[in-house]
Amino acid sequence: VMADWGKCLDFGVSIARQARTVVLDAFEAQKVVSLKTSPADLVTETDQGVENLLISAIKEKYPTHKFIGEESVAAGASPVLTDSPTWIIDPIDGTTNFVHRFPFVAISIAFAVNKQTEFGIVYSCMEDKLYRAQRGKGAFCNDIPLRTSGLEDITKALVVTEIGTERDDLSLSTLTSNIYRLLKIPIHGIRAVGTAAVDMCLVASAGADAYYHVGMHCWDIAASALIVSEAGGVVHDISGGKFDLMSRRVIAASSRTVARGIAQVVEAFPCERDDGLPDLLPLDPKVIGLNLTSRCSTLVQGTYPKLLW
Ligand SMILES: O=P([O-])([O-])O[C@@H]1[C@@H](O)[C@H](O)[C@@H](O)[C@H](O)[C@@H]1O
Ligand SMILES: [Mg+2]
Ligand SMILES: [Mg+2]
Repeated sequence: VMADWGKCLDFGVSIARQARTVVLDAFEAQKVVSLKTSPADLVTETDQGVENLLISAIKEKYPTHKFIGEESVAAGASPVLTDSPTWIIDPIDGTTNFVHRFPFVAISIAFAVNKQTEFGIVYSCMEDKLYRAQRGKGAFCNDIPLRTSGLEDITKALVVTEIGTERDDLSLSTLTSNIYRLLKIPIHGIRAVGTAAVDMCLVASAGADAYYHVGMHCWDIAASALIVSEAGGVVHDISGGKFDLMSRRVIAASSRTVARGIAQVVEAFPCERDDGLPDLLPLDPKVIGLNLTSRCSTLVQGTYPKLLW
């Protein structure tokens, strides 16, 4: 019998609402900004404060539960996902937007058991849009059911992606050539909101038809990946194969056809997995005759052979 984590989800929604008031109060205030992995990877006291608020509230109610929090990991916690009930938290997704008062800032809370996401919550704070999904029970925005566009024709697609915080030549040349190749298909356009969680919720709500990215983290997308799939969308690895939450690569789309069209033109640059394992692409039954050792992104710089369907 599938456990019903509904009450846990309701608790998650209640603390997301509390956290949003903290974000709104801080949005206009002067901020103390620190740097993490690059001059573009920012963090503020509000990121840390919101994460502490969420984790301490959860610990009080569910003392045996585990956590993967963006700022806890930045402070040295290990982001290894076990079978234990685990909350995967991004306290402020879109910190650069928050610092600049660009009004797209989200709180992302996912909950996984046995490495399977049971529910996801994304609160787009300035828009006051609370997206949520429970596995097998649909996706909603402010309690209104969500469906993706279902678009099959990629030449009519509006695609969202992110610029990320990488500033090295390989990442930036891969990222910009991906945008070039997508636009040459052609597609209708490309947008970058500045928060992966909101990007993916736009796919779930048919405001965009696909999202792809290399370099984001599990906490950016754990919640919104479930929201997309519960809204009838598909979530794959950037190569077109099986999605792997810890791989830092994703395509979320209105249909498999659109996902396939994106996978055929975009390439990944090497980035360390969230769980620190060697970056072997997931063994996927659809992977036909590929030399897997040559696909270890941490060992091989550059592009991957395209998956054969
Ligand atoms: O750091 P943060 O604001 O929580 O998350 C952000 C992501 O949502 C965004 O997609 C990515 O481009 C940024 O590099 C950053 O990772
Ligand atoms: Mg984030
Ligand atoms: Mg964040």
